[in-house]
Amino acid sequence: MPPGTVLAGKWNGKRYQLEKLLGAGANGQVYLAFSGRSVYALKIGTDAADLQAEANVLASLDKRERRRGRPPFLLDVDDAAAEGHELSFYVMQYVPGMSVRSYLREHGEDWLGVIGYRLLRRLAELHEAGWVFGDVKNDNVLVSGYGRVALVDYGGMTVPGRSVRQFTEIYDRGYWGAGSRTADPAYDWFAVAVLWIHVMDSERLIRLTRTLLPQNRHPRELLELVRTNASLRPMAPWMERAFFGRFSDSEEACEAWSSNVRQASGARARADRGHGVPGWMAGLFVLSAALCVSAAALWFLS
Ligand SMILES: Nc1ncnc2c1ncn2[C@@H]1O[C@H](COP(=O)(O)OP(=O)(O)OP(=O)(O)O)[C@@H](O)[C@H]1O
Repeated sequence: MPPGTVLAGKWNGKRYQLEKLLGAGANGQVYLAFSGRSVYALKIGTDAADLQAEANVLASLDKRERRRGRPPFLLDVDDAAAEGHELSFYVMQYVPGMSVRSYLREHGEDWLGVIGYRLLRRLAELHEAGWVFGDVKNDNVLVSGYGRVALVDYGGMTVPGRSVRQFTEIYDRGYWGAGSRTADPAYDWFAVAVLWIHVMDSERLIRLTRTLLPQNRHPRELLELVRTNASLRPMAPWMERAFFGRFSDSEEACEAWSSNVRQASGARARADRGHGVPGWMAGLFVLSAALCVSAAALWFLS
């Protein structure tokens, strides 16, 4: 749709001017759109029934989250005529930000701890609300400001016990022979662990998917990538539990993440001190590390 196109909602009567394409995928296109002076994200579906199902999931999630005082994410659902045919769309809050990988490139790998924790917290909220997100991947985790995390694309949301329908192969537990495609919180933990490999070491991950015979796909191959990457290795204990679904629930996955991050930063501080760094500098480092840990703790709690 060219920028400037106006969609006039047939049933609810609201008009939206499309500003630019934010992203396109298998299920449709998402545009930045204006209605009056307000800015929104507007999704035009490839298939009206799939789009309706996605909107229904969002509506039911909004209903649950209203109790926590969250503003609704889904704002309008309608049809419009454009370019000579009818199309279906829904309108949601615009989530500013960039993908996790872009954020870490711009702001530094040290953000992994905070972003990882916040992502797990958001997933824990969804799990508690009775959903599995299903399609955790780099493009669907948007980060803004000081590591604020938001999920987009709720088309993969699945009720536990049902089969996840919308997923991305390299993030999929079934693809790696690590379990079924039946939705459970562990399905999301697994995808989070793959996300970090994809973000920090995408070349080796993609090469692995190209060279590994399907019968040899196994989570231990992913773990090997983690253990042989200097930035990921410190998080190997958490990753291993995520690959094998070894958390009792999502709360435990969050707690284990923050304790692994604390251990990793402690080990890094000790290693840096042991490398002939002058005492005063090491002291400063310890002080700044302590400040970072307290800042991170504040973020965790916010
Ligand atoms: N509410 C939003 N605010 C800002 N950007 C968004 C929003 N929703 C989606 N996007 C952007 O649009 C992209 C595509 O949207 P979405 O993932 O919903 O489409 P899709 O057809 O389901 O894609 P896929 O096939 O990758 O799952 C997202 O990756 C994200 O970058």
